[in-house]
Amino acid sequence: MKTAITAIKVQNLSKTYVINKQKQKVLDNINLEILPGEFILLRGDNGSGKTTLVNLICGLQNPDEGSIEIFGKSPKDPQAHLKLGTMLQRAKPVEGLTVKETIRLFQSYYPKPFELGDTIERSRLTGKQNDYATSLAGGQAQSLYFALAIVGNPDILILDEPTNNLSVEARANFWKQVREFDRQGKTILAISHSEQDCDEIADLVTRELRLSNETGDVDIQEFPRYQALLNYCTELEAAANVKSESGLQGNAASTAQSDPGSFSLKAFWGQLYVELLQSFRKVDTIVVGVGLAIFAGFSIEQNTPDQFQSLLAASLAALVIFVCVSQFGLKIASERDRGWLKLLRITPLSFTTYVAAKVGNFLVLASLMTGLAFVSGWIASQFSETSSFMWEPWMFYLSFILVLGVVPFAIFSFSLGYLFKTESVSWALLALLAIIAVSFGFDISPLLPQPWIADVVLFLPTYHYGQLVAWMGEIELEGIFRFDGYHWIHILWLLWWTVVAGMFARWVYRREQLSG
Ligand SMILES: Nc1ncnc2c1ncn2[C@@H]1O[C@H](COP(=O)(O)OP(=O)(O)OP(=O)(O)O)[C@@H](O)[C@H]1O
Repeated sequence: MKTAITAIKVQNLSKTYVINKQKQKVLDNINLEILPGEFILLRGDNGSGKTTLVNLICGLQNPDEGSIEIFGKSPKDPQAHLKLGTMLQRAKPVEGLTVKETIRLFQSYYPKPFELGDTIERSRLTGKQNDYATSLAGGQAQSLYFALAIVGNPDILILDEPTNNLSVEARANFWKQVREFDRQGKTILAISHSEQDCDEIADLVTRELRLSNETGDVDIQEFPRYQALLNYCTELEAAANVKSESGLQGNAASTAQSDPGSFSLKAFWGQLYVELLQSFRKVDTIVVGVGLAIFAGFSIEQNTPDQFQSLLAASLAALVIFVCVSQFGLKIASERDRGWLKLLRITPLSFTTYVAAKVGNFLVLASLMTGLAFVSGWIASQFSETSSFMWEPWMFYLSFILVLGVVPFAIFSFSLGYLFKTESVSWALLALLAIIAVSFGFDISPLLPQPWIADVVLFLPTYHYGQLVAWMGEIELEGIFRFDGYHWIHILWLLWWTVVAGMFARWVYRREQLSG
């Protein structure tokens, strides 16, 4: 007996890896139809391909052959992500956020999430909600991952070795919560090596899948609950057919959900809020960014107004690029290393919303730094008899250029974080510091084997950004750096860079999805 109603449909699925320079078929022609409300226990020896199957179902990897559908949608379709809640094996929580803030962030990704209190209670994190997520003990961290998996009220719960690190009591509690989900008719796919777990959930399991290490094949064992569920689904399907034939089918438009693949304002605010929280909780950002901005402002006392204007504009431009890029690139690289980005990709958070929130964070930081520099310049002038600081229009224009001109760097550093590991991004940032210095007039031609290499700088966005700053800030650094008069070329060049950086970031983001 077969039914067309399926939660997860896997057809002729194969996946091959190159392991030790040899091709190895981890999954070979797997066929499987999981009914809504099923409880599947996925077992197999280490390396038999269980996590690979989960990654494929979540759309984190692409199959070599075959297809997967989540309620009729491809796992890459954002609509499918609304249905999935997943606990991954190797994902660590993000730094600088408490348990409550982390759960709130995930709430913002979904249209109808569970209440915060409800989620905390279900995942047994009461009393821990104000602790930093990274400070949780192993078992509590597992509870947080469980909270993140369920907060979107998903129809399908995927649990990859969820009871690792849990005490006997915590393990029993965990399965109690899962039991509650099972009662609500959710589809559950759980991986476990533990005999204790298998005993605990024996009465829930509808089918046990055992992946073979040698053949990449799957052995399926059915339990009585499966037959009952299959009968129920078949009856449901027959009733639905009668309904549609008699024209009683509901209006499809009324049940259609908004497309989570597009920009979501709710997710944008949620993401922007935590980005800002994380930035302000990073001591190095506060010390370097705020400290240097204030220092630049206070330099008015030692300079004439013209010198002050030039120095302030040049130092702020370099500072804004460096602090923002380091914040961005290093943060993404670290989130990627922790497996956090993988967890995000299973949610309905779209690329556009994610990047927009990151750029928003960037703009707020840059605005604060420029604002602080001017305010501290004004404060310094109040205590000085010689200084003649006055609020003038160039300050507004300069701030505008400083803040908006930095957007292509924000998007570019997003890609850096995706391409390199944390240590490599640090090296890339040092290189960036050198490029900024050269773009702002530091003469390196005596060090170069060919003098024309110095001209490459004319093609770099840092040079054009510097020129726009020189234009607005009226920079006149004697024989070093001054505006060349071609403001349109610099504006167009930066716009072009923004488009290129955006396309590059999108490619890097997608490439990461494919490599899993
Ligand atoms: N991205 C990858 N590139 C190359 N080989 C991989 C990759 N991911 C997994 N493998 C290999 O594929 C095989 C299956 O891995 P997978 O993690 O799916 O197994 P598993 O059944 O979940 O194992 P465990 O029980 O230890 O978690 C292993 O030999 C693993 O080393």
